[in-house]
Amino acid sequence: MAMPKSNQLPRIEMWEPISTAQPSEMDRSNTRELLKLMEDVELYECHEEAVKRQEVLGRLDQIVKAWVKKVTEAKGYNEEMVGKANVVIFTFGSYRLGVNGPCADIDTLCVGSRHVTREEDFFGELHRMQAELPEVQELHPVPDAFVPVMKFKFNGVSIDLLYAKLGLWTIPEDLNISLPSLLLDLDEKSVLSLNGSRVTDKILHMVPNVQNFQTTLRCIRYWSKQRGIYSNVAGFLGGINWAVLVAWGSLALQSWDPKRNFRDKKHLMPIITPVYPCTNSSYYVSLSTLYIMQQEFQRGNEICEAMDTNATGWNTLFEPSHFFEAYKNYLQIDITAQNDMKT
Ligand SMILES: Nc1ncnc2c1ncn2[C@@H]1O[C@H](COP(=O)(O)OP(=O)(O)OP(=O)(O)O)[C@@H](O)[C@H]1O
Ligand SMILES: [Mg+2]
Repeated sequence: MAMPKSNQLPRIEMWEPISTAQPSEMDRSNTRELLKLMEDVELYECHEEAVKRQEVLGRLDQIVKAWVKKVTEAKGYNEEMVGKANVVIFTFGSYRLGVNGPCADIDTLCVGSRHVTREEDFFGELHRMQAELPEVQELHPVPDAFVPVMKFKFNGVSIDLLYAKLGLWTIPEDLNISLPSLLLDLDEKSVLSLNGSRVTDKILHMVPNVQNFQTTLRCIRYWSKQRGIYSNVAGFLGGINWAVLVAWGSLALQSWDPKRNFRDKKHLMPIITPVYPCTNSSYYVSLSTLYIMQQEFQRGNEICEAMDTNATGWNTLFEPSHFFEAYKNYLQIDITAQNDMKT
């Protein structure tokens, strides 16, 4: 496969907006058509599904709160401590960003106090409690993952549950996980587990218009799935990468440092997460997946530019890629299931 030389592609400096002009009537009409198409292809979950997810989260919250009381009591703490023992559930990922489709998983984080451990209590007692619940199916603990996770379905809704153990003795219900001081003296896995929620909150906090951000991200996610370039594990870009790129791209380069770190220098398409510790979220991108994505960006750009001058419709942009279809058939897998996999 012939690779383009880097100087063959036009470079755009992203520190300033490309344009601050108001939308034209043509832009407004294109936006209306795009929103209609996004509804037609069912990118939005219906009201019943949204309510069901909220109920599942409410039930999960009750379960983990019962769990923390149980383990606190079992460890011999006094009544007052058992009474105060608490954990809080946060959501992150596409659900928290408000861009999840009808069948997407819910990424959740359970934050607990210093006496509640990941190994014994989370992957031990909570796992046992979950295994006995009739609402819980397909329970898979993955304690050895880079970010340890308990995967399960709760009344049919896929949940990824992480655990972070803070240095606090009690966890307030209104805990602010964005505070940098919370990271003091935490174990590495807790820092990694907190990172997803902190990143998601930061993105939502920093985008100037959340609704426009959500619509754009939903559209980009649909386009990249249709064109076969949505997958972190396959070396393309996944949910977090597209979210950072749509939000503001190349800000926040503090921690990732190609000058000081040899490994950082080798990254081909660094997309840096916005909270400390900043990491490159797209380390799987290879020369060949980068090339395929550059072709897709160019194709998308040409179609969007043509829409200003002739009747090319959104359907052309979202046409499924032949490469993607062939790839799917070859592997004989449901690619949407693969997209849900964690890195
Ligand atoms: N490579 C990564 N680097 C940093 N954070 C990551 C990475 N992969 C996942 N995360 C964190 O985990 C969250 C959930 O990841 P996930 O792959 O489920 O993406 P998502 O945005 O929820 O999209 P999807 O709808 O496909 O599940 C991300 O929003 C991000 O905060
Ligand atoms: Mg997710």
